[in-house]
Amino acid sequence: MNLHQTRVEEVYNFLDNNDILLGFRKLLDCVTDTQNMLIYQKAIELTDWKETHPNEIVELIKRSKELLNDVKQQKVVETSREIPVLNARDICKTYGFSKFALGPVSVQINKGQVYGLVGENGNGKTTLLRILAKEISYNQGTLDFNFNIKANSDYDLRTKLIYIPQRTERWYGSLKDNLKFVLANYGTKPEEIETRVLLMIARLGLWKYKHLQWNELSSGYKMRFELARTLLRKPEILLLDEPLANLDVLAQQVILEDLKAIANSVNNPIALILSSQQLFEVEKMSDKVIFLKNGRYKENAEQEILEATDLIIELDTKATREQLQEVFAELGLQKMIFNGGIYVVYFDSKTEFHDVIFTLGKSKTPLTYIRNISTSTRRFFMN
Ligand SMILES: Nc1ncnc2c1ncn2[C@@H]1O[C@H](COP(=O)(O)OP(=O)(O)OP(=O)(O)O)[C@@H](O)[C@H]1O
Repeated sequence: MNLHQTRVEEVYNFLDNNDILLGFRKLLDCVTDTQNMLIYQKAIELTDWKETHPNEIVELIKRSKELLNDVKQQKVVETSREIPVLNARDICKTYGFSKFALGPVSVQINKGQVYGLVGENGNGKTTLLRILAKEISYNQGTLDFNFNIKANSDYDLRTKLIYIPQRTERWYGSLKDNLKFVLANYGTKPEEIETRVLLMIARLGLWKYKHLQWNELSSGYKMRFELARTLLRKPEILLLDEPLANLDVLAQQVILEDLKAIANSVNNPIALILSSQQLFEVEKMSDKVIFLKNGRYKENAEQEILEATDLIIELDTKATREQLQEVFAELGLQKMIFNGGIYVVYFDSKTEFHDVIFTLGKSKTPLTYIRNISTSTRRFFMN
C-alpha cells in the first residue's frame, strides 16, 4: 500500500467508527493531496453543507465516504523524503555583550518529520529557530538546505523556508481576501485561486471566520490564519515559534494533530520544527524532541532512554510528603521533590510503574494526576 492509500484507509477507519471530528479533517488532507480542482470543489461543497447541517452526522459520514471513494481513485504523486532537507552542524551563536551562548547544536530533519523544541524561558529556542530560518547570523557551524529545486535567491528561499514568529503582524481586509492575495502573488492560475483558498480555509477550521477581519479573530484563529497563509505557499520547511501559546488545552491538541497530518502530506511533505512550553503535548506527537538547556542541546536519544533505568513519576495529590514517604517506603523510594503542587518521585530500577499505582490505590491515597516521566524530557527540567 502506498502512502496515499494508507492515508485514505485511515480516513475510512475514522468514518466507520463514527469519529467524524478528526476523520473529516483527515479527509480534507487526502483531498488536498489530489491537487484535483473538481475534488476540491466537492470538498468545499461538503464543508458548506456540514456547517449548515451540524446535527446530521449520519448523512455527513455517508457523504464523506462518497467523497473519499472519489479521492481513492486519484493518483497522487509521492514526493521523496529520504534526504534531509535541513542540515545544521555545530551551530554556535553569541549576541554581542550578552552572556548567553547557543551551541554547538546540530539538527538534521527530513520532510514529513516533526521536531519539538523545548526548554525553559531564555534557553535559546527562538535564537535557534531564527538561525535555522536564516533570519539571524551565527558565529560558527554550517547550515545547508536540500530543496526540490535549488533556491537561487532570497525570495526563493523565503517560499521554501518559512518562519512564523510568536507575534505576528496585523493585517487588513477579510481573512479570505488576504489568502487570495497570497496565491495571486505566487502565480497560481486565476481560476484556481478561490478553490484553493476555500479548501485551505475548510482544512484549517476557518470556515465560519472567512469574512472576518484581524481584530475580530481570537489569537488561536489568528495563528490558524498564519498557518493557512503559509501553507498556501507550499513550504518545504516550516519553523514555528510557540504556535500553542494562547490556546486552550483542547485547541493545542487539535492544532498539533493538524500540523502533524499536514506535515505528512504525500505530495508536499513538510519538515516542521516547533518550539513550545507544552512539553507533554509536543512530546506525544514529535518524531524527536530537542531540549535546550543554557543554549546546549540535550538529546532525548534512544540510548539515553535505555540508560535511564530509574523510575521517575510525577504526581498531583493532596497527601503530605510524610504520607507519601510512608506509602512508598516498601518501593525503593530514592528521592522526592515537591515543586509547589506536584511531586516528582524517583524510585530504583526494580520498581515498576504499575507497582506504584497499585500501592497508591491500596493505601487510598487521593490522586488527581500521575504520569511516568522516566523517558520524558520532563526529567531534564528538574536538574
Ligand atoms: N538580540 C539580542 N541581543 C542580545 N541578547 C539576546 C537577543 N535576543 C535574545 N537574546 C538573549 O538570548 C537568550 C536566549 O533567548 P531566546 O529568545 O532565544 O530564548 P527562548 O528559549 O526562546 O526564550 P522564551 O521561551 O522566553 O521565548 C536570552 O538570554 C536573551 O536575553
